[in-house]
Amino acid sequence: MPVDQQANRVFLRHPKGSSAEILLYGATVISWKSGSTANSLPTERLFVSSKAALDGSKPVRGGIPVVFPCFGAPTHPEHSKLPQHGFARSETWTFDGIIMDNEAGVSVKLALGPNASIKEKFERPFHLVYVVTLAEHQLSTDIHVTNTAFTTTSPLEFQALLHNYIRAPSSEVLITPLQGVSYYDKTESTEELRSQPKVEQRTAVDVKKFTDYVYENAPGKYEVTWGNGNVEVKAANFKDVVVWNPQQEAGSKIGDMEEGGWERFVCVEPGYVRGFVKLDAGQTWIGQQVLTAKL
Ligand SMILES: O=P(O)(O)OC[C@H]1O[C@@H](O)[C@H](O)[C@@H](O)[C@@H]1O
Repeated sequence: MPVDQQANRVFLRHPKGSSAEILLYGATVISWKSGSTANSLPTERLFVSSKAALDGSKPVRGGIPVVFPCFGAPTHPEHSKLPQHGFARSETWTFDGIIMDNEAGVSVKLALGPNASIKEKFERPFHLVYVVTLAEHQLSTDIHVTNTAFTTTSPLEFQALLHNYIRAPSSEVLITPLQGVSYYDKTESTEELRSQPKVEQRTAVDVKKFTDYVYENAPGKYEVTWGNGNVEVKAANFKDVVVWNPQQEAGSKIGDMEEGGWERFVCVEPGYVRGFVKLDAGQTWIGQQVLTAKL
Protein backbone atom coordinates (compact mmCIF):
# COMPACT_ATOMS: atom_id res chain seq x y z
CA MET A 1 0.00 0.00 0.00
CA PRO A 2 1.78 3.22 -1.12
CA VAL A 3 0.24 5.34 1.65
CA ASP A 4 0.02 3.58 4.97
CA GLN A 5 -1.62 5.59 7.71
CA GLN A 6 -0.98 4.43 11.24
CA ALA A 7 -2.05 5.91 14.57
CA ASN A 8 0.80 8.39 14.90
CA ARG A 9 2.56 8.35 11.55
CA VAL A 10 2.19 8.02 7.80
CA PHE A 11 4.40 5.95 5.52
CA LEU A 12 4.82 6.81 1.85
CA ARG A 13 6.19 4.27 -0.59
CA HIS A 14 6.96 5.05 -4.19
CA PRO A 15 6.69 2.30 -6.81
CA LYS A 16 10.32 2.94 -7.83
CA GLY A 17 11.63 2.15 -4.33
CA SER A 18 11.88 5.45 -2.42
CA SER A 19 10.03 5.88 0.87
CA ALA A 20 9.26 8.48 3.54
CA GLU A 21 7.89 8.43 7.05
CA ILE A 22 6.07 11.37 8.64
CA LEU A 23 5.17 11.67 12.30
CA LEU A 24 1.86 13.42 12.94
CA TYR A 25 3.69 15.00 15.87
CA GLY A 26 5.14 18.17 14.37
CA ALA A 27 4.38 16.88 10.84
CA THR A 28 8.01 15.85 11.13
CA VAL A 29 9.40 13.85 8.23
CA ILE A 30 11.70 11.43 10.07
CA SER A 31 12.89 9.32 7.16
CA TRP A 32 13.44 9.77 3.45
CA LYS A 33 15.07 6.87 1.68
CA SER A 34 15.95 7.51 -1.91
CA GLY A 35 18.28 6.28 -4.58
CA SER A 36 19.64 8.63 -7.23
CA THR A 37 20.10 8.45 -10.97
CA ALA A 38 23.69 7.31 -10.30
CA ASN A 39 22.80 4.71 -7.69
CA SER A 40 19.33 3.22 -7.54
CA LEU A 41 19.72 1.71 -4.04
CA PRO A 42 17.45 3.64 -1.64
CA THR A 43 19.57 5.11 1.17
CA GLU A 44 18.54 7.21 4.16
CA ARG A 45 18.95 10.90 3.36
CA LEU A 46 17.94 12.41 6.70
CA PHE A 47 19.61 12.31 10.10
CA VAL A 48 17.63 11.60 13.25
CA SER A 49 19.51 11.45 16.55
CA SER A 50 19.30 8.07 18.27
CA LYS A 51 18.39 10.09 21.38
CA ALA A 52 15.53 11.93 19.66
CA ALA A 53 12.16 11.63 21.38
CA LEU A 54 9.58 10.36 18.89
CA ASP A 55 6.74 10.16 21.41
CA GLY A 56 5.60 13.77 21.26
CA SER A 57 7.34 14.81 24.47
CA LYS A 58 9.66 17.27 22.67
CA PRO A 59 10.46 18.37 19.12
CA VAL A 60 12.29 15.72 17.10
CA ARG A 61 16.07 16.12 16.97
CA GLY A 62 16.38 15.37 13.30
CA GLY A 63 14.40 14.79 10.13
CA ILE A 64 12.56 17.90 8.94
CA PRO A 65 11.01 19.85 11.84
CA VAL A 66 8.59 22.57 10.70
CA VAL A 67 9.39 25.97 12.18
CA PHE A 68 6.37 28.32 12.48
CA PRO A 69 5.43 31.09 13.35
CA CYS A 70 8.78 32.24 14.77
CA PHE A 71 12.36 31.27 14.02
CA GLY A 72 14.66 31.08 17.04
CA ALA A 73 13.62 32.99 20.11
CA PRO A 74 10.48 35.06 19.40
CA THR A 75 11.08 38.68 18.46
CA HIS A 76 7.55 39.69 17.41
CA PRO A 77 5.26 40.91 20.22
CA GLU A 78 2.49 38.51 19.09
CA HIS A 79 4.91 35.59 19.47
CA SER A 80 6.15 36.48 22.93
CA LYS A 81 4.61 33.43 24.67
CA LEU A 82 6.00 30.97 22.13
CA PRO A 83 8.99 28.69 22.54
CA GLN A 84 12.07 28.79 20.29
CA HIS A 85 11.06 27.92 16.68
CA GLY A 86 7.33 28.26 17.48
CA PHE A 87 4.69 25.59 18.01
CA ALA A 88 4.27 23.77 14.67
CA ARG A 89 7.02 21.26 15.43
CA SER A 90 5.55 20.35 18.81
CA GLU A 91 1.85 19.96 18.05
CA THR A 92 0.09 16.91 16.69
CA TRP A 93 -1.16 17.52 13.18
CA THR A 94 -4.15 15.83 11.54
CA PHE A 95 -3.86 13.54 8.56
CA ASP A 96 -5.91 15.34 5.91
CA GLY A 97 -5.92 12.92 3.02
CA ILE A 98 -4.07 11.57 0.02
CA ILE A 99 -3.56 14.06 -2.81
CA MET A 100 -1.93 11.80 -5.36
CA ASP A 101 -0.84 8.20 -5.43
CA ASN A 102 0.88 7.18 -8.63
CA GLU A 103 4.30 7.02 -10.24
CA ALA A 104 4.49 10.79 -10.66
CA GLY A 105 4.27 11.14 -6.89
CA VAL A 106 2.84 9.86 -3.66
CA SER A 107 1.49 12.87 -1.87
CA VAL A 108 -0.33 13.46 1.42
CA LYS A 109 -1.67 16.43 3.31
CA LEU A 110 -1.47 17.18 7.04
CA ALA A 111 -3.24 20.07 8.75
CA LEU A 112 -3.00 22.13 11.92
CA GLY A 113 -5.28 24.84 13.27
CA PRO A 114 -5.54 26.67 16.58
CA ASN A 115 -6.21 24.05 19.25
CA ALA A 116 -6.58 24.84 22.95
CA SER A 117 -2.84 24.62 23.68
CA ILE A 118 -1.96 26.92 20.76
CA LYS A 119 -4.70 29.43 21.65
CA GLU A 120 -3.19 29.84 25.12
CA LYS A 121 -0.02 31.28 23.62
CA PHE A 122 -0.98 32.53 20.16
CA GLU A 123 -4.23 34.38 19.63
CA ARG A 124 -4.30 34.73 15.85
CA PRO A 125 -6.59 32.59 13.70
CA PHE A 126 -4.71 30.58 11.05
CA HIS A 127 -4.78 27.30 9.19
CA LEU A 128 -1.70 25.32 8.20
CA VAL A 129 -1.54 22.64 5.55
CA TYR A 130 1.65 20.66 4.98
CA VAL A 131 1.94 18.70 1.76
CA VAL A 132 4.60 16.00 1.51
CA THR A 133 5.22 14.50 -1.92
CA LEU A 134 7.52 11.60 -2.65
CA ALA A 135 8.86 11.02 -6.14
CA GLU A 136 11.47 8.57 -7.40
CA HIS A 137 14.46 10.69 -6.32
CA GLN A 138 12.72 13.67 -4.72
CA LEU A 139 10.92 14.73 -1.61
CA SER A 140 8.89 17.95 -1.71
CA THR A 141 7.45 19.58 1.36
CA ASP A 142 5.20 22.62 1.11
CA ILE A 143 3.73 24.64 3.92
CA HIS A 144 0.52 26.54 3.19
CA VAL A 145 -0.34 29.24 5.70
CA THR A 146 -3.81 30.78 5.59
CA ASN A 147 -4.90 33.80 7.58
CA THR A 148 -8.43 32.72 8.43
CA ALA A 149 -9.41 36.04 10.03
CA PHE A 150 -12.50 37.73 8.57
CA THR A 151 -11.48 41.30 9.21
CA THR A 152 -8.50 43.13 7.84
CA THR A 153 -7.45 44.87 11.03
CA SER A 154 -3.83 43.84 10.71
CA PRO A 155 -2.09 41.11 8.74
CA LEU A 156 -0.92 37.81 10.21
CA GLU A 157 2.84 38.15 10.70
CA PHE A 158 5.00 35.05 10.84
CA GLN A 159 8.26 33.37 9.98
CA ALA A 160 8.50 29.85 8.57
CA LEU A 161 11.38 27.47 7.92
CA LEU A 162 11.99 23.82 7.07
CA HIS A 163 14.76 22.55 9.33
CA ASN A 164 16.31 19.83 7.12
CA TYR A 165 18.82 17.60 8.87
CA ILE A 166 20.60 16.23 5.80
CA ARG A 167 22.53 13.05 6.54
CA ALA A 168 26.11 13.69 5.42
CA PRO A 169 29.62 13.61 6.90
CA SER A 170 29.96 17.15 8.24
CA SER A 171 33.75 17.15 7.83
CA GLU A 172 33.30 16.81 4.04
CA VAL A 173 30.14 18.76 3.33
CA LEU A 174 30.19 21.80 1.05
CA ILE A 175 27.23 24.07 0.38
CA THR A 176 27.02 26.25 -2.70
CA PRO A 177 26.39 28.87 -4.04
CA LEU A 178 26.44 31.32 -1.14
CA GLN A 179 29.43 33.46 -2.09
CA GLY A 180 28.58 37.15 -1.88
CA VAL A 181 25.39 36.60 0.17
CA SER A 182 24.96 38.58 3.43
CA TYR A 183 24.56 36.58 6.57
CA TYR A 184 24.11 36.95 10.31
CA ASP A 185 26.41 34.89 12.47
CA LYS A 186 24.47 33.51 15.45
CA THR A 187 27.65 32.00 16.93
CA GLU A 188 28.93 35.50 17.78
CA SER A 189 29.09 36.29 21.48
CA THR A 190 27.08 39.52 21.67
CA GLU A 191 23.77 40.72 20.28
CA GLU A 192 25.58 43.62 18.64
CA LEU A 193 27.88 41.27 16.71
CA ARG A 194 25.03 38.87 15.90
CA SER A 195 23.04 41.69 14.33
CA GLN A 196 25.86 42.94 12.09
CA PRO A 197 25.68 41.48 8.60
CA LYS A 198 28.78 39.81 7.15
CA VAL A 199 29.31 38.84 3.53
CA GLU A 200 30.11 35.22 2.66
CA GLN A 201 33.52 35.13 0.97
CA ARG A 202 33.81 31.40 0.35
CA THR A 203 32.95 29.78 -2.97
CA ALA A 204 31.77 26.76 -0.96
CA VAL A 205 30.64 26.84 2.66
CA ASP A 206 31.82 24.12 5.01
CA VAL A 207 30.71 23.37 8.57
CA LYS A 208 33.99 22.13 10.02
CA LYS A 209 33.54 24.53 12.91
CA PHE A 210 30.38 25.41 14.87
CA THR A 211 28.20 27.16 12.29
CA ASP A 212 24.90 28.95 12.79
CA TYR A 213 24.57 31.37 9.89
CA VAL A 214 21.40 33.01 8.63
CA TYR A 215 21.86 33.95 4.97
CA GLU A 216 19.49 36.67 3.84
CA ASN A 217 18.02 36.91 0.34
CA ALA A 218 19.87 33.78 -0.71
CA PRO A 219 19.64 32.24 -4.20
CA GLY A 220 16.97 29.62 -3.30
CA LYS A 221 18.75 26.63 -4.83
CA TYR A 222 21.59 24.95 -2.97
CA GLU A 223 23.86 22.02 -3.66
CA VAL A 224 24.94 20.04 -0.63
CA THR A 225 27.87 17.86 -1.70
CA TRP A 226 30.29 15.51 -0.05
CA GLY A 227 32.59 12.63 -1.12
CA ASN A 228 30.02 10.41 -2.77
CA GLY A 229 26.84 12.32 -2.15
CA ASN A 230 24.80 15.25 -3.40
CA VAL A 231 21.42 16.54 -2.32
CA GLU A 232 19.94 19.61 -3.93
CA VAL A 233 17.68 21.85 -1.87
CA LYS A 234 15.43 24.04 -4.00
CA ALA A 235 13.15 26.52 -2.31
CA ALA A 236 10.32 28.82 -3.38
CA ASN A 237 9.09 31.79 -1.32
CA PHE A 238 11.76 31.07 1.30
CA LYS A 239 14.09 34.01 0.73
CA ASP A 240 16.58 33.05 3.44
CA VAL A 241 18.56 29.94 4.30
CA VAL A 242 20.12 28.86 7.57
CA VAL A 243 23.21 26.67 7.69
CA TRP A 244 23.67 25.02 11.06
CA ASN A 245 25.98 22.47 12.54
CA PRO A 246 26.74 22.66 16.26
CA GLN A 247 29.94 20.60 16.13
CA GLN A 248 31.12 19.34 19.51
CA GLU A 249 31.29 22.88 20.92
CA ALA A 250 27.51 23.33 20.98
CA GLY A 251 26.36 19.79 20.08
CA SER A 252 27.66 18.24 23.30
CA LYS A 253 25.32 20.57 25.22
CA ILE A 254 22.19 19.40 23.36
CA GLY A 255 20.50 16.77 25.54
CA ASP A 256 18.90 14.76 22.74
CA MET A 257 21.89 14.86 20.38
CA GLU A 258 23.66 11.53 20.15
CA GLU A 259 27.40 11.49 20.88
CA GLY A 260 29.19 12.62 17.73
CA GLY A 261 25.86 13.25 15.98
CA TRP A 262 27.17 16.56 14.65
CA GLU A 263 29.57 14.55 12.47
CA ARG A 264 26.66 12.96 10.63
CA PHE A 265 24.51 15.82 9.35
CA VAL A 266 24.32 19.36 8.12
CA CYS A 267 21.21 21.47 8.49
CA VAL A 268 20.40 23.47 5.38
CA GLU A 269 17.14 25.20 6.20
CA PRO A 270 15.22 27.29 3.68
CA GLY A 271 13.00 29.79 5.41
CA TYR A 272 11.52 33.25 5.64
CA VAL A 273 13.21 34.29 8.87
CA ARG A 274 14.60 37.79 8.45
CA GLY A 275 11.53 39.97 8.89
CA PHE A 276 8.03 38.55 8.69
CA VAL A 277 5.63 37.38 6.03
CA LYS A 278 2.61 39.68 6.32
CA LEU A 279 -0.55 37.93 5.25
CA ASP A 280 -3.89 39.70 4.87
CA ALA A 281 -7.15 38.15 6.06
CA GLY A 282 -8.37 35.39 3.77
CA GLN A 283 -5.01 35.06 2.01
CA THR A 284 -2.74 32.01 1.72
CA TRP A 285 1.06 31.99 1.51
CA ILE A 286 2.96 28.91 0.34
CA GLY A 287 6.59 28.10 1.15
CA GLN A 288 7.97 25.16 -0.77
CA GLN A 289 11.06 23.03 -1.00
CA VAL A 290 12.14 20.19 -3.22
CA LEU A 291 14.96 17.94 -2.04
CA THR A 292 16.59 15.94 -4.84
CA ALA A 293 18.96 13.04 -4.29
CA LYS A 294 21.41 13.62 -7.13
CA LEU A 295 24.15 11.24 -5.99
O1 LIG B 1 17.67 23.14 19.48
P1 LIG B 1 16.64 23.64 18.49
O2 LIG B 1 15.61 24.52 19.12
O3 LIG B 1 16.05 22.51 17.70
O4 LIG B 1 17.43 24.55 17.47
C1 LIG B 1 18.50 24.06 16.76
C2 LIG B 1 19.15 25.18 15.94
O5 LIG B 1 18.28 25.53 14.90
C3 LIG B 1 18.85 26.45 13.97
O6 LIG B 1 17.92 26.69 12.95
C4 LIG B 1 19.15 27.74 14.68
O7 LIG B 1 19.72 28.69 13.80
C5 LIG B 1 20.08 27.46 15.85
O8 LIG B 1 20.33 28.67 16.55
C6 LIG B 1 19.49 26.41 16.76
O9 LIG B 1 20.42 26.10 17.77
